[in-house]
Amino acid sequence: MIPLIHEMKGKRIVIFGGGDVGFRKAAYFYPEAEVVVVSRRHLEEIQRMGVLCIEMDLNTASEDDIKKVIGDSVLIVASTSDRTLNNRIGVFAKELGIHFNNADGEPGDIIIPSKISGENYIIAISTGGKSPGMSRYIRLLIEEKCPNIDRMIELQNEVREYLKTTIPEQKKRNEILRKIIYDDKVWSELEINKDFAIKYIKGKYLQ
Ligand SMILES: C[C@@]1(CC(=O)O)c2cc3[nH]c(cc4nc(cc5[nH]c(cc(n2)[C@H]1CCC(=O)O)[C@@](C)(CC(=O)O)[C@@H]5CCC(=O)O)C(CC(=O)O)=C4CCC(=O)O)c(CCC(=O)O)c3CC(=O)O
Ligand SMILES: NC(=O)C1=CN([C@@H]2O[C@H](COP(=O)(O)OP(=O)(O)OC[C@H]3O[C@@H](n4cnc5c(N)ncnc54)[C@H](O)[C@@H]3O)[C@@H](O)[C@H]2O)C=CC1
Repeated sequence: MIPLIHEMKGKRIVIFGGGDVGFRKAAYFYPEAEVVVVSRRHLEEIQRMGVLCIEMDLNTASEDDIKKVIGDSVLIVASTSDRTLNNRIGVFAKELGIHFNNADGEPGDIIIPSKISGENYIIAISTGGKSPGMSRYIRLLIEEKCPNIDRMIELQNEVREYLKTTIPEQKKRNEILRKIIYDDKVWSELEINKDFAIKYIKGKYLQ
C-alpha cells in the first residue's frame, strides 16, 4: 500500500452505517468532501453535522437501490455492524470501480489512517490494519512531543527565503536550516512565539 494526499473538495463519499464508526469516518471527510450516510438509524451527532442522511434498511434494499445512492461517488465506506453486509457493499464497489474502505470485514483498497494536521502539514499513520490502537498511540505521541510543527514550518519558510537572497551556496543554506531544526532552544522559543525564535536565530545563525 502507498500513502497519497488526495484532494477531496466537492467529491462525493458514501458511508454505509450511521453508528460510532460511521460518525468518525464522516467527520474525517466532512466538510471537505460531500458526505452521504446511508443507514437504518443515524446517531444524533451525524444528523446534526450537516451531511446528507439517507434512511435505508440494507438487508431489504435491492442492488439497484444501493447502487443508486452510491451514484457518482469516488469512495465508499462500509461501517455497519454486519460484516456480511459490509462485504456485499465491497462487491458492489468493485463492480463499479469505486474505491472502498471496510471498517470491518474483507479489506478494501483504502485504509483510513490516524491523522495529525495543521495549516502547513499532514501526517498520516497506518499499521496496514494490524493495530489501529497503535496508530492512535503514535498520533498521541507525536502530538505530545511536537506541538509546534506549524510554527517551525513557518519559521523555516521565512529563514529559507531570506537565505536564498543572502547565501548563494545551497549546501551552506541547507546546513543552517538543519541546525535550526535541531536546536532545542529554537523549539523552546517557538513555544512562546515565533518572534522570540526569530530574534534568537538572528543572533546565532544569521550574522
Ligand atoms: C483497518 C481499519 C479499517 C479502516 O480503514 O477503518 C480499522 C479496522 C478496525 N479497527 C478496530 C478497532 C479499533 N479502531 C481504533 C481506532 C481507529 N481505527 C482507525 C482505522 C482503522 N481501523 C483501519 C486501520 C488503520 C491502521 O492501518 O492502523 C483509525 C486510525 C481511524 C478511524 O477509524 O477514525 C482510528 C484511530 C484514530 C485516532 O485516534 O488517531 C481503536 C482504538 C481506539 O478506539 O482506542 C480500536 C480498538 C483497539 C484495536 O483494535 O487496536 C476494529 C475492531 C477490531 C475488533 O473487532 O476487535 C477493526 C476491524 C478489524 O480489525 O477487523
Ligand atoms: N474501523 C474502525 O475504526 C473500527 C471498526 N469497528 C467495527 O465497525 C463496525 C461498526 O461499529 P459501530 O459503529 O461501533 O457499530 P454501531 O452498532 O454503533 O453502528 C452500526 C450502524 O450500522 C447500521 N446498520 C446495521 N445493519 C444495517 C442494515 N441492515 N441496514 C442499514 N443500516 C444498518 C446501524 O443502524 C448502525 O447505525 C463494527 O463491526 C466494529 O467491530 C470498531 C471499532 C473501530
